[in-house]
Amino acid sequence: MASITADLATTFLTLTARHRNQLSQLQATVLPFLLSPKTRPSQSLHFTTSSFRSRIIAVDFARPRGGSRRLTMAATATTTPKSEGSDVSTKIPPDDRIPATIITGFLGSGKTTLLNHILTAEHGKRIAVIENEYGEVDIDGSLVAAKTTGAEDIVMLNNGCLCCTVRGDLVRMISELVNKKKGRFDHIVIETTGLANPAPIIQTFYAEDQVFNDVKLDGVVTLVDAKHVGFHLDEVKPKGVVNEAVEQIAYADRIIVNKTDLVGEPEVASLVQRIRKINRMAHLKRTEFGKVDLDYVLGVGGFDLERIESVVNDEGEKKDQDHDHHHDHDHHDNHHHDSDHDHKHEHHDGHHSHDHIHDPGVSSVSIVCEGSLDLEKANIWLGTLLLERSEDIYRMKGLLSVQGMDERFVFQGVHDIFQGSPDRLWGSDEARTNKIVFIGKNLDAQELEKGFKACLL
Ligand SMILES: Nc1nc2c(ncn2[C@@H]2O[C@H](COP(=O)(O)OP(=O)(O)OP(=O)(O)O)[C@@H](O)[C@H]2O)c(=O)[nH]1
Repeated sequence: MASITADLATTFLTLTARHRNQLSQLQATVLPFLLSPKTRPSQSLHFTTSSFRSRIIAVDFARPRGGSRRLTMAATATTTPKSEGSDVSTKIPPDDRIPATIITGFLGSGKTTLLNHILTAEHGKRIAVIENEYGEVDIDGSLVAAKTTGAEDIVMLNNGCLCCTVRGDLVRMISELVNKKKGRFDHIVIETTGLANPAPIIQTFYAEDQVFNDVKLDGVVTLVDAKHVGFHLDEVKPKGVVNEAVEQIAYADRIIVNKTDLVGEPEVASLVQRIRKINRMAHLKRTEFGKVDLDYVLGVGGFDLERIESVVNDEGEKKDQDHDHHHDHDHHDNHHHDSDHDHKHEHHDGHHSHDHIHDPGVSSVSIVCEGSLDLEKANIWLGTLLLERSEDIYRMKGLLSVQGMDERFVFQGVHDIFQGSPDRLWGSDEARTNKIVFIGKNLDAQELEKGFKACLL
């Protein structure tokens, strides 16, 4: 357990290795990992715990082909611990891998409709499509637009559900696309079957080097059928069986409440409230026939560390409105702007937490708290959380103030995948406010907040 915690701690520690006062204790933990022959400097760094189930993959944010930032930083720390500049290391390098978007949503929610909309819209992007349908599918029939607009490539995964049986196929397909057609498309869109739980698909982008090196996950877009989703959300599954409708909402970066023409405003409003309880991070729009602006679904950077701030600042909602203001010109008001502010935050002296305490289902919890974290305590807290609760923590994003660290530390995670990096320097007058959002199962807001606060100095 101790050594596992040390592994986990490296996700933080390596990034703070430049800090002199912690340096001596860090080197012992960090350097053996970084400098071991197993380290692949040109790729992600994988820290593996003893069992496969709890595999922790700490992904270096550096461009996969651009050398390892982690390694550079640690190496620098050993030689010039006193003369660190914050120039190079505070900049998150550009990531020029091909972005991929996952479109998910229950059967009939409008995924293909959205895909057709994407393929026919003017956006100048060349899109490769991976379709995953269950059973026999008439691709020409369902993807009419693809024919007419000449989507760069359409490949079908039709021998099973993406989340359980064909992950290997997905990896092969993406690799093949990249190997054979690189330079001929700018974006990959993957339409999943209505029954797919998105988690294993998301994990594929991190766990498989073949994919990770060339393709980055841009976002998960979830279509919600305004008329029928309630029924699916209510469905009680046997123990251990996931409710896909809930899962699809929980993992989303963008939620599209579709088919609003089929229900009245009160139903939509209450559905939106329900969705918000599950996922406060995602932006949400209401629409008919999947008609959203393309930049709402493509190029969202849902897993990018440099975009974390916008999410943790307002958990998506303010941005929703901004987005509407700036981009909603070309389609008429057949969708209402999402102005729901159903979740009330309580602010007291820079602290806030949400009113619900312990939700056995899937819910969102956010922590906002001023102060600086003790590095070691924070490592142990986060490490232990990842180790013990990664199965329940679907997604998390955070921005932290760590004692002795001049930069803000940003991170994001999906189950046991954790990415973190310092980003820009804290401003001299800036309040050092930590912000974390968790989405997961069985989350206890009070316990999470207590654990977090115990790490504050
Ligand atoms: N009334 C209405 N019908 C819609 C809307 N969006 C899509 N549809 C229709 O709903 C049906 C299902 O849409 P699809 O786009 O095929 O849904 P899907 O999620 O791809 O379905 P599966 O592939 O079966 O999971 C089609 O007949 C669409 O034309 C909408 O906003 N309002």
